Amino acid sequence: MTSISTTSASASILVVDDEPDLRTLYELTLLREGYRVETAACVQEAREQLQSRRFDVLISDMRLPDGSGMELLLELREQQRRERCIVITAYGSAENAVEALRAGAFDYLTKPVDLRQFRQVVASAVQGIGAVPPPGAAPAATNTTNTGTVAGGDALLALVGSSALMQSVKQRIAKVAKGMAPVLIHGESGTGKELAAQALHACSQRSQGPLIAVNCGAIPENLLEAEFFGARKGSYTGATQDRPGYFQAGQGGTLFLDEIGDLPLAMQAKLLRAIQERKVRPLGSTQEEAVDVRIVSATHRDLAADVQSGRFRQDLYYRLNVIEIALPPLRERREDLPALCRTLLTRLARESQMPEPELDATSLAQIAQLPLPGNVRELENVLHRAIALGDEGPLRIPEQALASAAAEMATSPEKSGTQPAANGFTPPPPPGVATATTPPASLEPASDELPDDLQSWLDNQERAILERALQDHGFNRTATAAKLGISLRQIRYRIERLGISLPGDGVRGDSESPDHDRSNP
Ligand SMILES: Nc1ncnc2c1ncn2[C@@H]1O[C@H](COP(=O)(O)OP(=O)(O)OP(=O)(O)O)[C@@H](O)[C@H]1O
Repeated sequence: MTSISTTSASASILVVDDEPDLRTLYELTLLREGYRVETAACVQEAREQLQSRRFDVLISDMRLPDGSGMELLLELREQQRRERCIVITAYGSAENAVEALRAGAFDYLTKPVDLRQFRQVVASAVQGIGAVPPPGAAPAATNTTNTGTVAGGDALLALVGSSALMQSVKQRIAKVAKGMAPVLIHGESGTGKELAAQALHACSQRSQGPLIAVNCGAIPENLLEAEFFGARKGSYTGATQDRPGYFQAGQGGTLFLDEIGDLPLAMQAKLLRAIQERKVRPLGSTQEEAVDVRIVSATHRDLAADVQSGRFRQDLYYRLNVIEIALPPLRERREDLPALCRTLLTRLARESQMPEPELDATSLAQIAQLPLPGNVRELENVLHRAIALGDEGPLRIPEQALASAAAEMATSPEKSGTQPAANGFTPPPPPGVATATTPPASLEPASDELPDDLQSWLDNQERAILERALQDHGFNRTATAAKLGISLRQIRYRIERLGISLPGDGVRGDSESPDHDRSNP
């Protein structure tokens, strides 16, 4: 930590603004923080300074008499210079701010500039300069003392897969990790969106700060505001003491908003305001608090379509989607299956304290037959069941799972994703596997007789439907709920009410992540 503050204090900064008063104000503020500061009044002067020497940070007003701060930003990017750029935009010009972030600005400030925020943003820009691994870099094999680098490399390695698609995802993560631009991670359920968010945080200069993960779909609507922004004692029934919200808990770190598409419209408006103003007002408080968090969000939904249909605010979408990272489904990267299986098996065996079964050619061939629409999470569940239920010897996939896979392939081969992969990993169809399944007994057409007990008859129907849907979706509750058109909360409630047990219950705990605040100790 000492080395970071030494670097920060001696960082060199070029300030570009045509208003002498503002220029002096910024300069004095920065000098007081211990930085080395140069100033310029226009684009031309800034260019001259940049030609003669290198800086750590460039702070530039967007509108200058002979051009724009954007020009300087683009020139620095073109020349692949190291300066991190902070642009200052006019109040309300969201387009400029988003455009600058997309062009590679580290962060932006809005006029009138709040000096506390100014100091915070600059501190964040100079922090860890040179500490972030370059795109695609392997984890540090040297005994570096920079924990940020090692953690970042490790986090990228945790995202298993060396297919071209995954390599480009990892390169993008390493590239965009630095900076404050909001990132929207998009991908089907179980593709590793949360792991990607963890890697983004670990590779960023905020890695020493907290990573707060929030499942937006799992928080009761009436608690959203208090959970996000905090609450003062007595502000609602049950608030017996002041409570910080996610924004406060994430100070100096990253706020990961999972399932952002599930946020109700009213809360979307409040979130937008918090992001724009970088201030939040806890419930029951008259004071706003400045917050310094980087926003990373994720969704399996088509948010652009939700914007079209009015389910999601366009302005918030625009703010969150400054940088997009798309996680490919497993069916588009089947060549990653062997490596994924090895990593997952090692972890699952360790967690359930069982011997790690060998993965031989037959095991891999069996796994390759599974369509895995629930992606890596489903693969994890399949392997977990196979470990829990298997005998000694190499890993074998239970017959039932193979039969369902064959049935699925028979009905929708185009969706199964079991076409041969580039490395020829996909095996021939399984011998002796039925090509159609019989529906569970409880789903057989009902007889004409009226039930004696309507409630238990309905419960049985509901249980059978849920069990079948869960099975079809690799026991992924999020995907099952989406298929059945109910919310995650509802499916949890129903599973509990009907006493449906999921694979892993009572063996090792649920392989799905808890609902929210996953990184909060
Ligand atoms: N590339 C990967 N390498 C290793 N494990 C992975 C990978 N992708 C996903 N996993 C594992 O699969 C499980 C699901 O991943 P994760 O929770 O990140 O997915 P998700 O896309 O956020 O899912 P959901 O949309 O359902 O929340 C986790 O246990 C995670 O560790």
